[in-house]
Amino acid sequence: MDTIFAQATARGKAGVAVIRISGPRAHSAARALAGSLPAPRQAGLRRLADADGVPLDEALVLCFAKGASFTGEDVVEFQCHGSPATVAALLSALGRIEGLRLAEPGEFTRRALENGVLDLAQVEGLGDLLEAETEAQRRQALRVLSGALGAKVDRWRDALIRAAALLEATIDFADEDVPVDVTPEVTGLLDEVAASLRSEIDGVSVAERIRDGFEVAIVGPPNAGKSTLLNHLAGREAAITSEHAGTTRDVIEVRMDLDGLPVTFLDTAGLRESADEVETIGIARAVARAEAADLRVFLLDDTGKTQGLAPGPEDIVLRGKADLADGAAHGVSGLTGEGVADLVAQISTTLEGRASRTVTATRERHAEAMRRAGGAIAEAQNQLSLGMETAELAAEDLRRAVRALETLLGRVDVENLLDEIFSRFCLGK
Ligand SMILES: Nc1nc2c(c(=O)[nH]1)N(C=O)[C@@H](CNc1ccc(C(=O)N[C@@H](CCC(=O)O)C(=O)O)cc1)CN2
Ligand SMILES: Nc1nc2c(ncn2[C@@H]2O[C@H](COP(=O)(O)OP(=O)(O)OP(=O)(O)O)[C@@H](O)[C@H]2O)c(=O)[nH]1
Ligand SMILES: [Mg+2]
Repeated sequence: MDTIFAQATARGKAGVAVIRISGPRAHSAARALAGSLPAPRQAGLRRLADADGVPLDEALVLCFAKGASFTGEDVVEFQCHGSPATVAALLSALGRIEGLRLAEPGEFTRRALENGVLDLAQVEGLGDLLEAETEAQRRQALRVLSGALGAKVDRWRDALIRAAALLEATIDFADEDVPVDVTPEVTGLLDEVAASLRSEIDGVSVAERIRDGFEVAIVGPPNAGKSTLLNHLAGREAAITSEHAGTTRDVIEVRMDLDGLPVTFLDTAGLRESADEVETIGIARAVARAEAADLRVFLLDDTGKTQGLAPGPEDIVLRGKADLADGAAHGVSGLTGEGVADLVAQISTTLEGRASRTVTATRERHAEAMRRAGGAIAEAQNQLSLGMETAELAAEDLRRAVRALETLLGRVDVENLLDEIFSRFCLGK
């Protein structure tokens, strides 16, 4: 295995930069620059110099031993001065050491996966955590990185394997008197796993929203003040506004952090019957995007008409240009800011309600694997409803369900794992 190195912290101006080395030669390479190494996991201040004795930096050195590091390999970190020249000099000195090369993107994490320090879901969580911009994204990614999905998969797998073992025991005892009827316990285990899978699958779409952002469309008749409201929310002139009805044609998107939730506001063309070909295309786009959005804010003029697009139960319907209205109507003004805080609070409460459930599965890949597992469990349940003659087929379905769940974590050698766990149950002979 190669020994790799790279700058682990952001490039650019920084007080301190971290350079990581991982692989069998990490410690010897670090010794070549630092002279001696501190004990594992203890920081030590060292004068770093290249092979010719030219000073490179005065840095903190941190060593990790194989089996107790982020990658699972021998690791050394230099916490050096953050200037580009210092980092460049250190990287160049490392590059001249025999057997060392610059790491490829993601290579430290890939080694963590290969060495079993992280499972595949944790790697996905780490990727999300490194990209998290809002509080909800950060919390969700950290939960996945902590191995929450792996823990769930372990529980599901144990239940399925216990159910399969009970069925196997029945098969082995087929010619004799079966001591107990295992059907109620097996059915109980399978129902529980199936329900838990369904609940996780339901949560995936919310988790995806938290990762990719909720879409909130601002819709309504022309000239209602939609673009002015968007600009107020964005704090900049994101969309053109004018007194001419039909100003906005394309959908304008502005991404925001709304009380920790990632939200993309969509400003859309005013809805009306139009003879203008380009405006009609814009209106069709407005309708399509508004229908696909997670939430719609209807901004109405004094006619109060929603112009063909019907608000859903959670959608927000408001009078625009509230500063001109008589004050009785529930309204908002992008010009004066009146009612904007209430609107933002209402949007974030609505989305918060959807985002509040604690999910552990966060991607379509996870949903797909769980659906396959759920399908296999349903087939097993179906076999069992036909009686114990088909117990062997049901047990095979359950093994298929376990294999589907294992793909969540990227475990490959599933057969061996099953053998190991089956032998622990010691049922039957
Ligand atoms: N300086 C530094 N800070 C960092 C990292 C790093 O690599 N270096 N991390 C990098 O992402 C994160 C911390 N993550 C880490 C995860 C696991 C291990 C580790 O040594 N794991 C071993 C031993 C576990 C233990 O001692 O409890 C293991 O899992 O076997 C280290 C850092 C954030 N901060
Ligand atoms: N008094 C008042 N005028 C507003 C308000 N919001 C917008 N306006 C004005 O109303 C006109 C239309 O505003 P826009 O924001 O462009 O309206 P729109 O809903 O985006 O219109 P379309 O893009 O044509 O659908 C502009 O002249 C704005 O300055 C408001 O809250 N109060
Ligand atoms: Mg507009």
